[in-house]
Amino acid sequence: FATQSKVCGSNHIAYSNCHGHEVFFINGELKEKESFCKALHSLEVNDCTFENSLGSSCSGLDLDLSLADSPLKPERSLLQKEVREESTSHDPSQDTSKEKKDDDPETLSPIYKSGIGAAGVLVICCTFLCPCLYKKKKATPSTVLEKDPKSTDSISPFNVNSSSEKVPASPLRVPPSPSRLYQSPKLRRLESVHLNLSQVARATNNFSPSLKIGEGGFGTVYKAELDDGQVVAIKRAKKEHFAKLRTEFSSEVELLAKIDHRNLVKLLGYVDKGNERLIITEYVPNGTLREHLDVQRGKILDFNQRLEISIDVAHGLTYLHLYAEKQIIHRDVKSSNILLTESMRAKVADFGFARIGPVDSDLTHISTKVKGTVGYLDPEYMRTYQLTPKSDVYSFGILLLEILTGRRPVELRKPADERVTLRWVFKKYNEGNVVDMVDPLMEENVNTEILYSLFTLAIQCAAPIRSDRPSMKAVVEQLWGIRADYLKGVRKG
Ligand SMILES: Nc1ncnc2c1ncn2[C@@H]1O[C@H](COP(=O)(O)OP(=O)(O)OP(=O)(O)O)[C@@H](O)[C@H]1O
Repeated sequence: FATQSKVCGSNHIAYSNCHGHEVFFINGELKEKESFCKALHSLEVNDCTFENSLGSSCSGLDLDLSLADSPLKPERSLLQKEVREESTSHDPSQDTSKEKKDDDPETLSPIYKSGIGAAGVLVICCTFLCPCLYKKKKATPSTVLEKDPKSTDSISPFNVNSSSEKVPASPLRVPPSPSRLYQSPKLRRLESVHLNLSQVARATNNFSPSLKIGEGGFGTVYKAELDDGQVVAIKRAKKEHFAKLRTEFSSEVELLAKIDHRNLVKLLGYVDKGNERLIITEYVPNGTLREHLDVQRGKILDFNQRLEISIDVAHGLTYLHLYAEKQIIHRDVKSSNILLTESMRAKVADFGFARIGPVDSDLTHISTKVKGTVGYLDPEYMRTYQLTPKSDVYSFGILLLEILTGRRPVELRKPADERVTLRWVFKKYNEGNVVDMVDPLMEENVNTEILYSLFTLAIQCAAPIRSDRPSMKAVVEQLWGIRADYLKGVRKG
C-alpha cells in the first residue's frame, strides 16, 4: 500500500496504490490515470515534481499534453487565501449557490440531487483509500485522515497517525419513556483532572497488557481501577506519535473537560507529564457499535436498539453543537467511536479531532485542516476546508446507513457497483427498494414507511452540499417522530 500526495500551488494531487490497484485524485476528485498524468506533466513543467511510484506510474502513457482539459486549478493565490488554516470567515452565500448550481441539476428532486451528488463524492472519498485502509484497520493508523491545505510536503496528507446525567435544559429534553429510563452510573469527576503518573501506573498495573481493552491510531486504551475504586478507561498516546499528538490531546482534554451529557463519554482526568500523555475517561463496558453490528458481542442488534442508538448519538451531537458552553464539532463520528453501555445506551467517544466551532455568531464556519475518517468525511469540507457542524451531520448520515444496513461505509467484499454503501443505498432507494437494504441479520419485519423515513433522513444528512443537510437538532426531532410512529405500530401489533 503506497500513498503519496503533494500540494502544488493551489492544486492538491494524490495517488494511492493498493496491491496494484491505482487511484488518482486531483483537488478532491477521482481522476482517470490519463487525465491525472497529464496534470502531473504540466505541474512538472512548473517545477513541482512528484517522485517515485507516482511518476513511474505515468510512464509509458502516450499523452497529448494540451492543457485544455487539465483538471488543475489556475487561481492559486485565491484558493490559498481561502483555505488559510485556523482562520474564521463569513460564509460566502455566493459560493454555496455556485456549488449548488454546479452540482445540482435544477430538474432533480432534493433527495435525488443529494443522493446523486453524495454518492458521487463519497465514491471519491471512499474509493480513494478505503480498499487499503479497511484491510489494515488496526494494524496502521491510517483510517483517519488529515489534509492540510498549507502543506507543501510530499508526504501523504493521509498519513495521520493514527485515528452526572445532566440533560440539557432545552426543547431536546426527552420525555420519560421505558427506553430512556436508563441512567448511567454517577461518575464523580476526579478532584483534580491532573492525576499523577504514579496513580495511573498503580491503576493500570504499569500498563499491563492484561488490562488493555483496545488500540486506536493514537494510542492504547486500558481499563483501570483508581485508588477510590472507580473503574475508568485510560488512553495512552503512542510515543511515536507523541509530538503530533500534543495538540490533539490538549484539544481533547480542553473540550472534554467542559462537557457533561449522558450520550458523551466523560473526561475524568489526564496526565500531561514528561513523555506521557494520558486521558482518563469514564469506562463504557459494552464495546463499540461496530462490534455489535458485526455481532462480535453475542447478540444481534434489534431494530428498536438501533433506533435508540441513533437517537442517543443524535442527542450527544446536538448537545455538542447547540448546548455545550462553546459549540463543539466532533469531526470523527463513526461506529467505532460509539460506545455502548450494558443497557445498550450509546455514548459518543474520542474527541481527539474535536474543534470549537465559530466563536462569533456571525461566522458560519472555520477554515481548518481536514481531519476525520475516510468514508465518513464531509465532501464539502474536504473540498473547501470549511468546517461546520454540518460535517458531523454528514458523518451521522453515513453512520445511520451503517446502523440500518449493517454495512461499513465501504464494503470491499461486495461487487464494485455495491461497494460504496451510500451509492448502493441511493440506487435501491430510487428503485423503491428500502426493505432489501436492511441488515439481513435483523430478522424483524419493520414497517416499510418507517424504514423509508429513516433512509430518507440518512440520505438527507449525507447530502453533498451542507446547506441541504438538516441540523442535528432537526435530525433528533425527526428521529423522535419516527420512533413515535414505530412504537404506535408495535403497540397495535
Ligand atoms: N471509554 C472507553 N471505555 C471502554 N472502552 C473504550 C473506551 N475508549 C476506548 N475504548 C476501546 O478502545 C478501543 C480503541 O479506542 P480508540 O479511541 O483509541 O480508537 P478507535 O476510535 O477505534 O480508532 P481511532 O482513534 O484510530 O479512530 C475502542 O475501539 C474501544 O473498544
